[in-house]
Amino acid sequence: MRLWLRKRGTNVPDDRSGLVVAYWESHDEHLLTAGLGTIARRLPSLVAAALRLAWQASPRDTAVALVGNVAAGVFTVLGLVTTSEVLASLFAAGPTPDRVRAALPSLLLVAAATGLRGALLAGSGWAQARLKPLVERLAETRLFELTTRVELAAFDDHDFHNAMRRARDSGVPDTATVVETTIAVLTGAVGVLASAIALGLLHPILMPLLLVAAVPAGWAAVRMARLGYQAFYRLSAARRRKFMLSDLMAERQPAAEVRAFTLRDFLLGQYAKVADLEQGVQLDVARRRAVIKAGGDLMTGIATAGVYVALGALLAVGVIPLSVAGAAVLAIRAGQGSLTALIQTMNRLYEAGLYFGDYLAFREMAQERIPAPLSPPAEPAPFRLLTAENVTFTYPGADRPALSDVSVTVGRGEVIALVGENGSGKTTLAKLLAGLYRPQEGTIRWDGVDLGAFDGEALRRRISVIAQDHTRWPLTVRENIVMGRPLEEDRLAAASAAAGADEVVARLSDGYDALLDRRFRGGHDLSGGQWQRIAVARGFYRDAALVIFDEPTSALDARAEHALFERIRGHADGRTIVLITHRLASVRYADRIYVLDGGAIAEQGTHAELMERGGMYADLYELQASAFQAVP
Ligand SMILES: Nc1ncnc2c1ncn2[C@@H]1O[C@H](COP(=O)(O)OP(=O)(O)OP(=O)(O)O)[C@@H](O)[C@H]1O
Repeated sequence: MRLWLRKRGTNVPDDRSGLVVAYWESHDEHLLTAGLGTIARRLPSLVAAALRLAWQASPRDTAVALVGNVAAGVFTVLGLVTTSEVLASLFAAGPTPDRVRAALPSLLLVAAATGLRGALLAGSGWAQARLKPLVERLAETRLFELTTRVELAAFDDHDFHNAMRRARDSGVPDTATVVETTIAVLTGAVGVLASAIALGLLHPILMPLLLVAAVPAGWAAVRMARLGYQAFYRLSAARRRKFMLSDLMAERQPAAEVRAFTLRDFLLGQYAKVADLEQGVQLDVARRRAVIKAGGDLMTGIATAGVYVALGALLAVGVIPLSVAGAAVLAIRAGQGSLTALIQTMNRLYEAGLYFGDYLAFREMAQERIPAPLSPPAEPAPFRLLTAENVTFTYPGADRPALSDVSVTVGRGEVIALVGENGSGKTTLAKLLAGLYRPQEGTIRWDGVDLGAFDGEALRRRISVIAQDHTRWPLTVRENIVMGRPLEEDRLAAASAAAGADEVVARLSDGYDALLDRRFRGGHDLSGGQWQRIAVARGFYRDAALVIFDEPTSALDARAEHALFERIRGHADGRTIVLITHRLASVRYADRIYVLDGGAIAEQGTHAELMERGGMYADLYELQASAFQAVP
């Protein structure tokens, strides 16, 4: 049974019915209806894929787990068959001490078989325990190797995004479950087979009795599993609401508003409603489970009675001796247990297998979305000219292009400004220039070479992007600025000073070692402007020829903003700058200003040229300037 509270995340709209299906619930409906036949048909391919992965994670542990289980089955057969010999000696005629003495060799054999079986199962269990974290790690590493390489546009694609969430949240943990349950299914199958072989060796006529005895228990196991899915399915909407409410009541971010708007009683009331519903369903399931269990036990009792009657009849007509009948009872009991376990684990394997299938499918999907550079990829040299030529770009799933037929030129050492109203396409153009997105039409050229020809990583080492929605990395200040590059203390100090981050560091008791995440003990949090200074320092730290600043001062105070623009105006130590900002006073000194409007270049030129032209830029500039004029 799936862990009830494991899955959480965003929801995706289903078809036109308007229903909303959470991405992790995509298989729940199918699980309700899949019969044992479907399950059995799908299992071989699942088992093969799981074992392949386990083998790649650790051939030795996989071999030990498998061989240990099969060998344990051999000793089960030996133990059961030898038991009949023990019983034959004990039930023979003669004085009791003689009978016990006669039974001793077989008894020792039974003890040895049981001991060896236990040792093999323990060894196999140990190998399985080692295998689990190895498989999880391998599955996760392979996933993250892909998610960090796929083109950025894939993250804007709903289908890709949902497939990725499913693979990450369900696929990875279920990969280990598939391996684990594959071995458990094997254990169950070996157990059933061992009992059947033991019965066959005792007397072929006994084999059908195993079936009679095991069917009711198997039926109950299937029904119970199905009931679990039904309850899970019925509760899916309630569960999602509960996740949402628990985040609202116990997360740091909404905590202030929960208090400011006195939302406590409202949220607790909502929670109580959902919890009541969940409790009702759980009690209903518990009642129905009890009924099924009682029914299963009753039928097992009747079947067991039938088996005893049959054994009695076989004894009466002399087909089998008493010792064989005694050993048969033990074999049938063992077989019953193994079959129940087998059916339960088959169900679990099938369920986990569906999510494992998602994981494999996502890996294939992601592989196709890794940009392929030329072979061998070109190495970008420090550029002289970066150009966008008639570039058109539409975000995945969007119905209108974010950029249409845009051409810009960025010369080495220039400061280029992109301005325009919200949504005009400035950030999109900057991301295209940085090679983060690829245009559907037109070309971005780095000294005449299409950006697509370069190795993505090598290209991005030449470009530094300080994004508008920069990430607040939950790392130390130093790591936030150095960000995986080799540490150079002088460069760190210079980048911090340039961004005003040195003032932030000076206020922190741990300085550069301060951890910027309050969720950890001793962690710090920063104000929006302080975070922005850290982000700008990160941009300066990289030894990049081109620095793209996207709204670098939106959260800065007036002094910090002035200092940063002064630095940019001085070409930031000889680098090429692409600056996006709404503060038009700060772009007056740019070598060239591009004004975007509705995804197209509306105007371009220096500040003086654009003011003289009296178009959109001049209007916006005068509007901003008028706000600063003295009011009498
Ligand atoms: N990831 C995305 N997926 C789909 N559409 C997007 C995405 N990002 C931006 N857009 C759309 O593309 C257009 C251009 O957005 P962009 O972020 O480039 O504008 P901008 O000029 O930088 O705006 P702002 O001044 O508000 O930062 C907008 O219509 C926006 O809604």
